[in-house]
Amino acid sequence: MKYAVSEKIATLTFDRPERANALDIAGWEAMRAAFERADADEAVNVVVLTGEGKHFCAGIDLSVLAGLQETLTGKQKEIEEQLRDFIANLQDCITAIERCRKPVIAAVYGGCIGGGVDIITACDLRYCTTDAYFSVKEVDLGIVADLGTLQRLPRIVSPGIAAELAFTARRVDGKEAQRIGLVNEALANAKQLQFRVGQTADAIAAKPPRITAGIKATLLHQRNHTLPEGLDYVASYSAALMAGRR
Ligand SMILES: C/C=C/C(=O)SCCNC(=O)CCNC(=O)[C@H](O)C(C)(C)COP(=O)(O)OP(=O)(O)OC[C@H]1O[C@@H](n2cnc3c(N)ncnc32)[C@H](O)[C@@H]1OP(=O)(O)O
Repeated sequence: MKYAVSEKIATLTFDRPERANALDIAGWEAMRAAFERADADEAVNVVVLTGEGKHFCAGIDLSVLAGLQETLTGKQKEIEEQLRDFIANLQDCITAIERCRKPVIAAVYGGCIGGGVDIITACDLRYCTTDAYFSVKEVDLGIVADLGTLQRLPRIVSPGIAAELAFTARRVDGKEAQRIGLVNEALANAKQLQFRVGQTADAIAAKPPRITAGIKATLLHQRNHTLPEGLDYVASYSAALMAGRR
């Protein structure tokens, strides 16, 4: 994964275009490390996530799934535990995007498939080209999507649409992605996508990072809490900010 910083914007780029940016284990862990680095990097106020080549991300490297059986040892219960650890580790690589206190913008072109959708649903903002396409592909591989799409997608698009996409693996193009709210905007081509994402990143990068971190934390907090709990959380957060403790 490439990491570059300019004008307070970190650009994280999947760099395996010859495999459509499919992620092997090293790729997943490199993504987590890159978000941890951006979180700690004082020169960074906002992160853009994108990819090299034709596709944004073709999900998990299929050779990882094919080779998984060989890495498992022991009785059924032990195998189950190893599989659970394997899944939890990949989930954590994605949750690193939410742990990163800087707002994260996904810039999607070409295919965004399976694990690629898990990844973009953990980002704060999403933009794409009109010819981009998205597929919650796991059902076709005989697996329940288990890296976060089933939890995060229904909070971005409607629960009914999320269910349809997960049950059918149907491809959604950029225009539809905009219509259903999966992305903020679908742009006509890569150049316009880059321009629009740059504009948004610049606008966010110019804001005080303590405040954008507070907005991100509060938005993420409200997902799992009631309205009164959310108000309570933001009152404490805001008070700490105003008192100079954060
Ligand atoms: C827990 C998570 C689960 C998941 O993530 S489930 C989803 C898993 N991913 C997939 O099922 C996607 C499989 N790939 C495809 O459907 C297609 O590819 C694309 C639509 C992404 C791109 O199609 P095109 O533009 O025609 O390119 P190309 O020639 O098929 O791919 C370029 C090279 O990339 C390799 N590749 C693509 N996806 C993966 C992958 N997921 N794992 C490993 N390799 C992949 C291909 O094989 C090929 O390589 P070569 O030129 O040597 O044949």
